[in-house]
Amino acid sequence: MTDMEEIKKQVGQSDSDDDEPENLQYKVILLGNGTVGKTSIINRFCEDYFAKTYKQTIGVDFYVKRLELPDNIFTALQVWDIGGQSIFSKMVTTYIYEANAVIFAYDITNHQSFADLEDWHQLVLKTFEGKEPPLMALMGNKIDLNHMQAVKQEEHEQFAEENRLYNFYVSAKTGDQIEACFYKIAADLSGVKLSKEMIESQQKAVKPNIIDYMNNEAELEKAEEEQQKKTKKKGKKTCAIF
Ligand SMILES: Nc1nc2c(ncn2[C@@H]2O[C@H](COP(=O)(O)OP(=O)(O)OP(=O)(O)O)[C@@H](O)[C@H]2O)c(=O)[nH]1
Repeated sequence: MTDMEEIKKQVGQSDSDDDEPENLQYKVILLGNGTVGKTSIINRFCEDYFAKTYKQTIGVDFYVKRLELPDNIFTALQVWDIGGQSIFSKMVTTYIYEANAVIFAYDITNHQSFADLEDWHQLVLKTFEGKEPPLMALMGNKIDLNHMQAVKQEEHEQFAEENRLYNFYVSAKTGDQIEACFYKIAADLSGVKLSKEMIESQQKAVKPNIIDYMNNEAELEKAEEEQQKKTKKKGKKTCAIF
């Protein structure tokens, strides 16, 4: 079995899946340096969970989240959490291969993590050389720490514009904008046009969190602890929520 066949088996996807009802299934990968928050972004999106303690991702982890888009369109995002150290591994191009969307994540408080996205971006372009490139997005994480922001908004926007990337700011800690970003990516991949109201409702759903956090950190931490107690799926590699 080749590396790619082995990975497809692990995520429950095979080449003969095309006729299955879940044919709107897309592979979305997160790339970026270690500690920028890739695992945290995915945990927040898939399980509404945030861990303060850092556990390095070795190699790759897989998650699945199902989303309902307008017009009764259901889509499954297969989200690949690729460890930051993978840039030094031969396997990294195998992980990138066949991605439908790539999210380049950095930590807004760490300028090096932003500068190194140039290398991650080049790696993706090289992997897709001569092929249709995937949808690509830039994601600045940890906006709850915006008082420590080390990357200017102009730099962020310029990088996104030059490389034709969607650009997002998120916080895995508060959940701000996480759902809205993945929803936008899923809609684009599925060819679904989102109305202004749909986009706004996604954003409104998370905004109060960040306001509470900025004004009352203790309260947010209490709410998070309660949420984490409720989350029984800690450590689980996949989730499926409709
Ligand atoms: N304040 C804050 N901390 C965050 C946020 N996202 C992640 N962190 C913290 O940053 C650290 C690293 O997060 P991870 O999600 O493990 O980072 P990663 O990019 O997956 O790291 P690798 O596995 O090494 O590739 C953890 O201690 C998280 O709690 C955020 O939005 N805000």
